[in-house]
Amino acid sequence: MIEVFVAIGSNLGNPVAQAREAIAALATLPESELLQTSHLYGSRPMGPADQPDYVNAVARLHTRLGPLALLDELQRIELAQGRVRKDERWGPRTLDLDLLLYGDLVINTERLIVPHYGMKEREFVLLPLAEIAPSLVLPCGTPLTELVARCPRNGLEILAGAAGE
Ligand SMILES: Nc1ncnc2c1ncn2[C@@H]1O[C@H](COP(=O)(O)OP(=O)(O)OP(=O)(O)O)[C@@H](O)[C@H]1O
Ligand SMILES: Nc1nc2c(c(=O)[nH]1)N=C(CO)CN2
Repeated sequence: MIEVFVAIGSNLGNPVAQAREAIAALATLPESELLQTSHLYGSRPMGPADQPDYVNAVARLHTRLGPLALLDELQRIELAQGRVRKDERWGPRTLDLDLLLYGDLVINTERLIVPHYGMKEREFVLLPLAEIAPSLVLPCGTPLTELVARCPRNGLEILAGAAGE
């Protein structure tokens, strides 16, 4: 089993419910086990400011799926939750699932870049990730704590538990 981390983001159509639905879907992935989920965080939009705030979280799984098979599954969940692909960069969406880390693998293909190219600068990824994996070291050798220490919070706040508690 490979340890993987998946980022969850939503800012349309009841984002808290979308995030929880996505977590429930991750728990049913084939050849995989959902191990842990961060709290749900409220975050200010990165990109165009004229869009609702986001709900973000990070999940930790074990999987036997290969990286592309896992990406297929993540995109299937996005579509099942009404994701419509638009041209606007960083525009609003019902659900975004990004593969942050796939064990220590480094992947640079047209369809998949791992570690996710934006994760080192995004407070809405780093803080939830640090909540569930505080001693994580990235494949490049950088400790997560170092990235968290230099990352502005931009108003990021814990909103709720992942399961509605
Ligand atoms: N690590 C990754 N996780 C998810 N998708 C990825 C990854 N690396 C590359 N991609 C590719 O990125 C494409 C576009 O993804 P998407 O539209 O969700 O981008 P975005 O969420 O708007 O922006 P960003 O990638 O900056 O978060 C996907 O079709 C997928 O093939
Ligand atoms: N706060 C926040 N902003 C975003 C997010 C996100 O998940 N959280 N996702 C985006 C598209 O990838 C664009 N902007």
